[in-house]
Amino acid sequence: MKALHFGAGNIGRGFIGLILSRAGYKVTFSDVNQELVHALLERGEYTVELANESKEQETVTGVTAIDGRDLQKVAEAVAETDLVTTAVGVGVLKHIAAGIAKGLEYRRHVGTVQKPLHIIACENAIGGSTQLKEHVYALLDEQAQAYADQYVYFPDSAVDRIVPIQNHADPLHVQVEPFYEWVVDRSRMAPAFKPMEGVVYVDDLEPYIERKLFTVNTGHCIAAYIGYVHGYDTIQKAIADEKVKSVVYGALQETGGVLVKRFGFNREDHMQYIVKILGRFVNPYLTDEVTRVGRSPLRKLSPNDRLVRPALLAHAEGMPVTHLAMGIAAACKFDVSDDPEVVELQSLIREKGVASALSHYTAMEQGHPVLAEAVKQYHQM
Ligand SMILES: NC(=O)c1ccc[n+]([C@@H]2O[C@H](COP(=O)([O-])OP(=O)(O)OC[C@H]3O[C@@H](n4cnc5c(N)ncnc54)[C@H](O)[C@@H]3O)[C@@H](O)[C@H]2O)c1
Ligand SMILES: O=P(O)(O)OC[C@@H](O)[C@@H](O)[C@H](O)[C@H](O)CO
Repeated sequence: MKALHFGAGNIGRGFIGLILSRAGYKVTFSDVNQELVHALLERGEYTVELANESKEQETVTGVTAIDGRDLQKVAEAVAETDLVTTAVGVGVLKHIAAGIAKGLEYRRHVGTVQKPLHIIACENAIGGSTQLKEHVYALLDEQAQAYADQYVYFPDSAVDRIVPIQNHADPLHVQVEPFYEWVVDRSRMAPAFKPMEGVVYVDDLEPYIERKLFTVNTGHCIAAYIGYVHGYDTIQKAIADEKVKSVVYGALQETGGVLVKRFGFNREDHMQYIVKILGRFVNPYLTDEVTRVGRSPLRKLSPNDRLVRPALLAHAEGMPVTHLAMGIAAACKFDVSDDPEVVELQSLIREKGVASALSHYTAMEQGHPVLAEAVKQYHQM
């Protein structure tokens, strides 16, 4: 069995590639980073190390790579594979769509591959695979779309494993937290799909993706943004400060209220889930930089993402949003120079003011109470 995985980065090697390989897939990584591609091609294996006391290592073998810039090679790999996965960043999905679309054309014309293909985006977003499907379909003509309707499935998924920026001398070595969870929407898969060890299949992904995004990722980015405001460079140092931790905890109570109401979770169980997540953030064997966790603030401030969506849902229910508003405010203080989204956000704040910038990126009216609260918090920070 062959799997083509887009993105040989941290989560690609440290989580998805590992699970695919354990399940018996021969994994081909497609990446635009030539250092990674060459190293994978040359060695055909890499090491995953657990961030815990045991520092247990596992070698992922039998892997290879292709240059993600080579449309022809990507399309051929899509044509030959049994499964496609991605971990490139949700904003990059549009850039990999052309290779997938061309590969689907090849599959359509080669009679031997008239069989189902699953394409699973493993990104931190609601409906990642659905977004990828839209990008791919925009490049297919009517006949190709009809073929894809029959043979190609885009189940959404939720993935959870903290994999920080790696500082190892070996560019392929990847250190990961021990915990992982990969949940896939079974209702959007071929009826006769073969389940894979290490993946949880569910009929309704919404509670899983929202619980993950609005707990792990909401808490994480607020730790990064508030931590940055307090001068910390890692999540571990930030969370060790009670001032930061209390804002993160407060925000997770706010998102928790929404999640419990929306999905009928048991409140006690959800509180335990929050405690478990906070425990993962302080893992002393990991060093996770606030620049990584806070990266792409425009994406994180977008209406459907981890800050604004739960804040709007909470507000609509008459629930408090003070800590989420502090997170939104702190995102506007996050001024690290090498992130293009930070540069854009800071430039709009300088030009038009924080209220106008926030309104632009969050799609909230300037007079919206959540936005007004965030602006108030911004000026107090
Ligand atoms: N790191 C984590 O803790 C974690 C956990 C869960 C989910 N995620 C999600 O996984 C995705 C990847 O995150 P990451 O931390 O691994 O980032 P990363 O930057 O380490 O990896 C992304 C990889 O994609 C590659 N890439 C970029 N453009 C490409 C293209 N056109 N074709 C092929 N490859 C391309 C990059 O070169 C890079 O190697 C993101 O959506 C992230 O939100 C990350
Ligand atoms: O990858 P992002 O930029 O969406 O979010 C940064 C981190 O919060 C994220 O990568 C977490 O480490 C991960 O989602 C844990 O499962």
